[in-house]
Amino acid sequence: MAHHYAIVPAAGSGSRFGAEMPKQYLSLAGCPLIHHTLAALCRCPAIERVWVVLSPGDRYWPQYDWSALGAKLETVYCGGETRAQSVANGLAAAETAVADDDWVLVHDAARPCVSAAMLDALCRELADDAVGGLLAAPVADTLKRAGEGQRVQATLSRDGLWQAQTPQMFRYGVLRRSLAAFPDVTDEAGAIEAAGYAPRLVRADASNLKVTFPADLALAEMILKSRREDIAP
Ligand SMILES: Nc1ccn([C@@H]2O[C@H](COP(=O)(O)OP(=O)(O)OP(=O)(O)O)[C@@H](O)[C@H]2O)c(=O)n1
Ligand SMILES: C[C@](O)(CO)[C@H](O)COP(=O)(O)O
Repeated sequence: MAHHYAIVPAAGSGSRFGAEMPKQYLSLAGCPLIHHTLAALCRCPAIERVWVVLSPGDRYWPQYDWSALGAKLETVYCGGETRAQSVANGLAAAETAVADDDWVLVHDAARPCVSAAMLDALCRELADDAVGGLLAAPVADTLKRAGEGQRVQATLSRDGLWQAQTPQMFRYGVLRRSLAAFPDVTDEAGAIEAAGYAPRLVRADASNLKVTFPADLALAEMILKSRREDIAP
């Protein structure tokens, strides 16, 4: 029976958010944003261990008590210059515990609102999949390409377009080899695609947002409070 493990890239600086600290440590519904993210993964019965990948110079992590998250959590200070490098380094840190055919769920620290139902759907729908896949949501708005002076240059068809989210779930060995071969990707699925595979899109929704800009934090708080069970202990 294949096991499930999680890797959480959490070594970013949050430059687009523009806060005085990395956005993963900003207060959200009474505790650091990343606490909610890690709590959702640690609460998932299918996930056996969670590696959080921090920047080697992260001075914020030691300031908090993470004990409520339990024994599944492993902390590694091996974040890289890019998200892909952080993920690759996290996979390397987990190599003695994870077998080639085990499933790895890579989830952004900046997505605190992932629900138990979404995690269950991802693991269930991909359980027997030959490739793996990712949570995603169909594009709902009309898309415009900006030109000079932030003027509309073109309207793009949204037919068949989905917004990629995380977790992205692939077999450990294939994922490590694909990221090593194709490191210049913005998500794990991109490396898997470059290796010639077609990941499956598992439908989620906009509530699994990535906190990127300041306005996203209030949205995340509203989402968590509307669900109650996802508010970390
Ligand atoms: N070198 C990096 C860059 C990003 N991340 C992580 O990847 C996730 C998604 O990236 P993003 O939302 O872009 O976070 P930041 O890189 O921090 O934001 P920005 O691009 O605005 O600087 C975040 O949880 C972030 O911590 C990482 O582990 N290592
Ligand atoms: C992985 C991801 O969240 C899928 O949408 C996205 O690619 C992360 O991008 P970022 O620029 O690192 O936030």
